[in-house]
Amino acid sequence: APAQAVTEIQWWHAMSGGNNDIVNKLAADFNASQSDYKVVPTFKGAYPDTMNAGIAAFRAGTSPHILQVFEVGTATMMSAKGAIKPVYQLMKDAGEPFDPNAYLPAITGYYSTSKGEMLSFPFNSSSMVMWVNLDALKKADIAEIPKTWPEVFDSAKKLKAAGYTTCGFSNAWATWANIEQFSAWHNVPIGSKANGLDGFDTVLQFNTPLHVKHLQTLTELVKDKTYDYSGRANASEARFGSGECPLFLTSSGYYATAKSTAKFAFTSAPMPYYPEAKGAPQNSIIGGASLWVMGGKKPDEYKGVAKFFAFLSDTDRQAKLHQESGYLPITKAAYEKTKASGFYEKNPTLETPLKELTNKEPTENSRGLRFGNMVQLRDIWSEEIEAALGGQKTAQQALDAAVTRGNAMLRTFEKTVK
Ligand SMILES: O=P(O)(O)OC[C@H](O)CO
Repeated sequence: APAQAVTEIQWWHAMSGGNNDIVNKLAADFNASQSDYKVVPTFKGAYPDTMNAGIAAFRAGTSPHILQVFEVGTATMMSAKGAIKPVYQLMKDAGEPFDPNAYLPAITGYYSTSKGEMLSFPFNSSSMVMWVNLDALKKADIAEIPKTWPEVFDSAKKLKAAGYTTCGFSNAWATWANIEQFSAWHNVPIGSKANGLDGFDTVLQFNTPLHVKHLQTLTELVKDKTYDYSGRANASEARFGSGECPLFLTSSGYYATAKSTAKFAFTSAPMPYYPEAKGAPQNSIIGGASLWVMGGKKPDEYKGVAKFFAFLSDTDRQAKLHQESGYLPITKAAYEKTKASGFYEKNPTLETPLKELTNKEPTENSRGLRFGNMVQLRDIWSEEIEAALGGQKTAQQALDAAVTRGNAMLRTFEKTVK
């Protein structure tokens, strides 16, 4: 009998560096594990580019089956009725085993409706950590990894004096670091209604004295490069791996690239905090991305997608993915298995984001966030941060403008979903 045709599943993603290799390997392993479906991964550029490409393709009727969308695109995808096939529905239709309780609640909460229906598949969740060049600390005679922001500023000055002249400390993801994670970690709101999780009629509030103080300090430290700016996304993460910036806040998922590029001893530490902020550190929130299934595909293709998601959820595969990439274990079983194996004693670097996420019981300020038009909001917020760092505005003026301009954008989004 003639061999049955293989059904292709297109997967558009935004993973570069070490994580690109991991994505290609996952697809290859799935393809080798069965002969009915072939997952074809395609790198579509950074997160915002991949998301835009997916939306444009949907409008043109040429969308992929699976689209990787960063966490800040969640509200936009959720409200794109018809463009997406909810994951809980997909798994049910395909008859694939699927238990939403198997996944870590801090992650699924992000991608589920208030009724607990999981809309997208949590693939690569991260949190933000501070990457630390241990050789550099030694060189600058710094005995302990700095824990608070004042300690970071102090260490960065010593590092600069020890030869790290162009960058004492830095961060990727300008707003993720200085607004989103900063707020959760200090238990102050980004916006009302639990940062939008409880309703799209949320109002931004991140121009508090603590936020202003932090940005104001950065505007002073940037002048002599004790702090140096590294852009809106993560293209400059390599500044840590190259040895240029010895203290660098970015995703835990930077691990896969760090371990293949850094020629020095390094580790990750929790994000710094201001000791005077009551209750800090609180808990961090997740970042990274999830896999959205696009609407309008054939039943057989959906069956293949569901099989691929079941494949991805396998405990051993999840544990390995976590241990190699630095992204979080998505399932409880994968986390337990990694812990029980003694992995974290040997690799404390990989447990930092999990410790941050579970540091305290989340509050209204630290459950997560869901703002419409968030991709555009981030651009506005980054623009204002850049204006402050460039000396065109005071920190207060910049954050006031970020809030006002952002609120206007939120009201526009509210109208489109009503
Ligand atoms: O580098 P990632 O994949 O952990 O993503 C970081 C941010 O959450 C992106 O919005």
